[in-house]
Amino acid sequence: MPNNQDPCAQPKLMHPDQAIEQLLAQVDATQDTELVTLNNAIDRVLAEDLASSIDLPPFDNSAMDGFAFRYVDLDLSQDKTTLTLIGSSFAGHPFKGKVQPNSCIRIMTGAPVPAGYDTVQMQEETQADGDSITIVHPKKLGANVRGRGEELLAGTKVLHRGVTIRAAEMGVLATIGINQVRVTRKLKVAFFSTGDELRPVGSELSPGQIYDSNRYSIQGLLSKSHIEWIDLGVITDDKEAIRGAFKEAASKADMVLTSGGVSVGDADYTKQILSEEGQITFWKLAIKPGKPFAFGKIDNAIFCGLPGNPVSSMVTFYKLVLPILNKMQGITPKAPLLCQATLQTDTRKHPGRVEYQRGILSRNASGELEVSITGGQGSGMLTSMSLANCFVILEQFQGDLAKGNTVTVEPFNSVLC
Ligand SMILES: Nc1nc2c(c(=O)[nH]1)N[C@H]1C(S)=C(S)[C@@H](COP(=O)(O)OP(=O)(O)OC[C@H]3O[C@@H](n4cnc5c(N)ncnc54)[C@H](O)[C@@H]3O)O[C@H]1N2
Ligand code: MOO
Repeated sequence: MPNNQDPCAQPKLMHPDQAIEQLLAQVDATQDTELVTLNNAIDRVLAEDLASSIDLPPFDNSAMDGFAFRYVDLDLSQDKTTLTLIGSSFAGHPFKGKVQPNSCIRIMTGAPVPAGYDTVQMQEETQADGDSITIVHPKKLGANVRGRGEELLAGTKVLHRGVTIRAAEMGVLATIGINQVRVTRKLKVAFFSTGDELRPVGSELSPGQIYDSNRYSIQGLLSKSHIEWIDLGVITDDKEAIRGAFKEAASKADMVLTSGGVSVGDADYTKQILSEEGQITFWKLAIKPGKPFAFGKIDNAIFCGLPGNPVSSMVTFYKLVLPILNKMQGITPKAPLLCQATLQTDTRKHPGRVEYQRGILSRNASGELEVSITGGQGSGMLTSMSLANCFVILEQFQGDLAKGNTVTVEPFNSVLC
């Protein structure tokens, strides 16, 4: 092994991209769906394609406050034409009269443009003298009219199955008159930490003990992923306690998630219990942080075992568990939006594993993207995550990188932000 090789990068580590593919092949999307009212649809995953039953907009309407008229009535040999005011159209109160030659009506933004009129001029380009309205000619026929169906026609698919309903989709659903939607069932994840050194926050630490932070970062990640969670606490290194926790978690949730005890040796009970009660595979991934990862099944639940190191547990959740949960919820996968930025710090990197270093991405005064590494990058240094707004992805066989090099950056998505 060359001197600068990552000491943890044993041969045959699996590239994370290959691991994600293999893990995803082992989980299925839930087929359970439910109807929710629009008020309760935010962040839920649409379980059906939805078409609009109406044209959008549903009628010709004005884009401006002004006057509607027939373009044919304009005397185009002049700059302006004077027309006679015969009525008005307000939003919610259409013009009920009869369109006549050389006439116009007062019209407000969003109000129906009556059949017969075809063009609107904004108020600021007109002069009123009693019922005589002089109109500075607009550039073209149809100016300032939002035509029926110009956004989409009835029958067009508007939202697709697998979409997460955000604020914009809430509005789109309301626009097409839908007040309840079929969504996939919310998933439940039960999680616990393992490790005799772990103490819950609020208790005193004895020598050799640390506070359990992973349960809180995991709780945050699950909440931001819109997953229901059950916190089963810290389970001590006791075979029957671990068995009990696994059985309870699997009976209550779609996924059992643990942190700790997945590197060599430590996971004896987890391994033994899961091979008695279910199945488990220990993965060694070419990713830093997050090399050891466990995956399996217990009863009807999927099991994911995150490494105990706090940054490793967050990174493996983000890179491996989140795509699994997304697939289980029926979310259409989306590739992360990567960008290139200039490195602002000399960066240490051993060839051997893909590294997800934590960075701060910003724009300099010239508008170019720059990224700095957030100090120490140890797998236990959670402040490196909390200071960051992105991952700096350093490829598997990359070595040290000097300031000024261009690197690939993955801005944190909504689950990490
Ligand atoms: N001989 C080897 N040792 C280790 C290897 C290896 O390949 N060979 N891999 C290293 C890597 S990489 C990682 S990552 C860790 C993962 O270890 P475990 O998943 O077995 O985790 P633990 O040993 O239980 O804990 C590691 C570390 O994290 C702290 N920890 C654990 N749980 C929590 C928690 N809930 N909150 C806060 N901190 C936690 C724990 O105290 C340890 O310091 O293994 C390396 N070792
Ligand atoms: O790669 Mo482990 O995940 O050092 O922290």
